[in-house]
Amino acid sequence: MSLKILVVDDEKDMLALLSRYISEDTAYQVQTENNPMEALAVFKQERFDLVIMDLKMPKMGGLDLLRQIKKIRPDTSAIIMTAYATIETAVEAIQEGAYDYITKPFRRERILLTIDKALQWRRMIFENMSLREELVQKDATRPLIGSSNAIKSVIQEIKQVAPTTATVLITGPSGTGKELAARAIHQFSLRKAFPMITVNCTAISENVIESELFGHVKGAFTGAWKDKKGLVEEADGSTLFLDEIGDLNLSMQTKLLRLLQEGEYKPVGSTRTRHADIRFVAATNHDLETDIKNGMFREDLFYRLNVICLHMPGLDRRPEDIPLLAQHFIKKYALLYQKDITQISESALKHLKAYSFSGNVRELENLIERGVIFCRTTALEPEDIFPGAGVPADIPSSEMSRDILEMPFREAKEAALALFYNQYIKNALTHSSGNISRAAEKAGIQRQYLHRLIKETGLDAEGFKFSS
Ligand SMILES: Nc1ncnc2c1ncn2[C@@H]1O[C@H](COP(=O)(O)OP(=O)(O)OP(=O)(O)O)[C@@H](O)[C@H]1O
Repeated sequence: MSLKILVVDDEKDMLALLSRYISEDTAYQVQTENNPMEALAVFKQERFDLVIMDLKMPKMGGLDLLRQIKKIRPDTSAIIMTAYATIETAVEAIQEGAYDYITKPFRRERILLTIDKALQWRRMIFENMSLREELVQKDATRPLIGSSNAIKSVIQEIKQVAPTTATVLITGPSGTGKELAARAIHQFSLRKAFPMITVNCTAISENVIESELFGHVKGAFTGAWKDKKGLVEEADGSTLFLDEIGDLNLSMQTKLLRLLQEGEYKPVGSTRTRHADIRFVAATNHDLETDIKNGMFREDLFYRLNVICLHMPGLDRRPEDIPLLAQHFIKKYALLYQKDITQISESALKHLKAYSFSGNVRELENLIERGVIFCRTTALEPEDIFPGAGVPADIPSSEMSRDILEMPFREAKEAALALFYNQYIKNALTHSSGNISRAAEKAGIQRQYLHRLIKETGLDAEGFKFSS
């Protein structure tokens, strides 16, 4: 089936010209529209692979049209045409999701080349998306990687406890695989036919967590215009994974205790008690016993959760797992980024083993992903893994690495951003001694946003506690 292109411009001559170029020189199907509103209506009805649009049009400008199109089908490729070659326009168009922009007047070969590239990009996005889905699926069922005695005994314990209905509390520093362990417990359990429901207790704000968990009835509060099912109801018959349980406030802890003890809960605004048959798995990187002493965590809830405790050790306790994990992530990201990388050099491994991973396996995974993006050969070298600032990569570089500057634009942007996040956050946490609220205030961003960034970067704020 040939690919379809929609061209939108208020100048009819331009439409005729582009239509002629495309139909004479390519096998793509082309359709034209001189009214952006009508173009949008057509786009809603039909699937197009690429939309080429003029920037300045009456009724609706090209950037607005682009935004609407990306909202409807984000994987559509787009090219903006403009008579004004300003860098701001180009940046804005690219930020809104356009593949490229082209200035009028353009040569026939130039526009045809841009069209080909935009369509190739779309195909690549498509392939990457299905690859990503495949990888996510595999991640969900894949056992924990590692050959150390520590990880072997965790796997053994998981296999033993999984088929029971016992509540499991998974402890350990950030990025050690607690969520992966929870998935494995569910996967080896008798409930695996149903999806495991995950609640991230940090990510949900305090005022919505109750209704997220227990649901609400119509009229319970302003905006509750119909009944809403909570995650507890969705987890009925399956496993409920309470991630970062140490972040739950005391009043929610009390409600959760009731659910754990009696299997009972009440949706917000309801007087009727409901029942749910749930297997609970919880995880935390807090020291809950200290939290109990400080009055931050209910002791009775702790004992309810801690029927079976699985501890995920930090990477510093099992450095012998680093080579196997590194190899595993190389395979994963080489496949994702379609690169022919199969190995890691002895020297790179030596540096990794000597590196202090405050973010544990997640940080190792991020470093390898970055390495795969940078690598130009078939084996990862230390400079690929720690680009920009030499090895190890803790010293901020004042100049952007040559490697980045020589990459294709999109890869370079991704690599530079990853480097920026990592170094900015490390610096902020070092100065705040690991205090996230203070670091966020100084950076002028919300605490929750910084928390998310820290997690995505694979760092662990705890590791910065005594750093300054
Ligand atoms: N043993 C392992 N084998 C393979 N991948 C792992 C392993 N441990 C962790 N990972 C990977 O590291 C990343 C972090 O793991 P996960 O989210 O399970 O950690 P966590 O302990 O729950 O972190 P946090 O406390 O920050 O929520 C994930 O991408 C996961 O797939």
